Amino acid sequence: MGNVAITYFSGRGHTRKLADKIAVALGQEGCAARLIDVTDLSQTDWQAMEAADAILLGAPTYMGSIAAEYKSFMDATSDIWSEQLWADKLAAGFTVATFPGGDKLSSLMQLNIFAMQHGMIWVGQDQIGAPVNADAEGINASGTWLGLAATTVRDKTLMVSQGDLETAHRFGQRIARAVRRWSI
Ligand SMILES: Cc1cc2nc3c(=O)[nH]c(=O)nc-3n(C[C@H](O)[C@H](O)[C@H](O)COP(=O)(O)O)c2cc1C
Repeated sequence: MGNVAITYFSGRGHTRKLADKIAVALGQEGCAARLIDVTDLSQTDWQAMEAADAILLGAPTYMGSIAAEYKSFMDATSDIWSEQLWADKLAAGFTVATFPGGDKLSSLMQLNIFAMQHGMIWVGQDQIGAPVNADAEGINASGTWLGLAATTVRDKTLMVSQGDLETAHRFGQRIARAVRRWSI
């Protein structure tokens, strides 16, 4: 069991698609996942974050950094930071961009530093895809280990590649494993 708050901003739905995929994986692993759109925060959302074992941080990469809407949310947590109310919670980050590189690492680094400022425990990516593992075609295709980094595809029913969707699923499974271990 465990509670996970999945915070996100999504301009056109790509980040939300990853958030949904992670939430489903968490649910299958017995974790209660709450999706939180940071542009529409309620008091209940803030309480859910306060009660969560893990807070996931999801934002698209815009102009080589996280989208401004998500940064506004980060800045709004400064009172929480000053009291370190999120200290020792698990944290993990995910982002998406159009280009395979797309400067997504910059976004994940921002999210990571944010979590470190809050005294949180960072969970990164553990998936080794092709070309190292020949049977893992499309998994962690961007070769990024700081977090989940996906790339858009033109197929709007998918939004990101099948491999990225599967990577998001495995990312959710990893968070669930970490929550189980950290909750002992
Ligand atoms: C203002 C803006 C800036 C962007 N900057 C980048 C960028 O630096 N690198 C990149 O690869 N894609 C960039 N993109 C593309 C987005 O990252 C991509 O469309 C992403 O899927 C958007 O996710 P969302 O639908 O959750 O908002 C940008 C898009 C916008 C609207």
